[in-house]
Amino acid sequence: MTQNHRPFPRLHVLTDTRDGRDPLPEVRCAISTGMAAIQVRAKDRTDREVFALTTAVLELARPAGTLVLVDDRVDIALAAGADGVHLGANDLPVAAVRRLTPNGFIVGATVRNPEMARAAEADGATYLGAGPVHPTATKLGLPDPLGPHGIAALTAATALPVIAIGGVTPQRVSDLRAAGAHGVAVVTALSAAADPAAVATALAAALDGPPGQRRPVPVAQHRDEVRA
Ligand SMILES: Cc1ncc(COP(=O)(O)OP(=O)(O)O)c(N)n1
Ligand SMILES: Cc1ncsc1CCOP(=O)(O)O
Ligand SMILES: [Mg+2]
Repeated sequence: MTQNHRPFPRLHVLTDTRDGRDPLPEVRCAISTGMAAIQVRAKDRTDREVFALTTAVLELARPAGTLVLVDDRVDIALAAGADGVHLGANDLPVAAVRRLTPNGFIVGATVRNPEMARAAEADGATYLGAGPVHPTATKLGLPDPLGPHGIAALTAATALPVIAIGGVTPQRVSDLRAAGAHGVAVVTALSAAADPAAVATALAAALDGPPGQRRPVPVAQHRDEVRA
């Protein structure tokens, strides 16, 4: 684990490994913003491949002091020396992972309503991932989007940082921050972008500073715009 004295990251970039893609280019873009965390999410890879990807991400992230989290797998996170894990409904419970992991280990939990948020906080979560906040094609079978209103209900129920996920683009950040979200998590905003560096910069700019400030977002950041 790295000793990180920065505020908890507002921009969480999840790796997109679908169709054999190499996620390291967008990982580099995210790291270069200086305000991201990288979450290694690789549903289509073997344990050994996820471990290798986590190690590769850590090699890029460590010199910049960027936090690295692993989706689902506390064992891989610990084995690779990552900073934390993100847990969903089918993963080990937060309280069990707390017992397994050292002080300072980051434990994120997926929540979709205030009850889940309160339970995860009581169990020792470090932060909450809330979504989908907007429609997304990246993960199938999700419930209806929460929208900024759903995020506001969650943030009112917890003192933990809430990271909104699902269909997030730079243009959508302002409303999410106004709803109390600490930050956002993205997959395709970067992985499907024609210019991932520009999108990473735009996300970072939209997340920087106090909530409520509307900042200009100059480049095409949504995949629909990118493909149009
Ligand atoms: C920051 C963040 N929030 C939510 C999720 C979703 O996690 P999970 O419910 O475990 O679903 P999968 O990502 O495993 O499909 C997340 N990964 N990160
Ligand atoms: C894993 C996950 N959980 C809720 S939405 C989502 C996918 C988010 O991907 P994108 O940023 O491409 O909409
Ligand atoms: Mg997961």
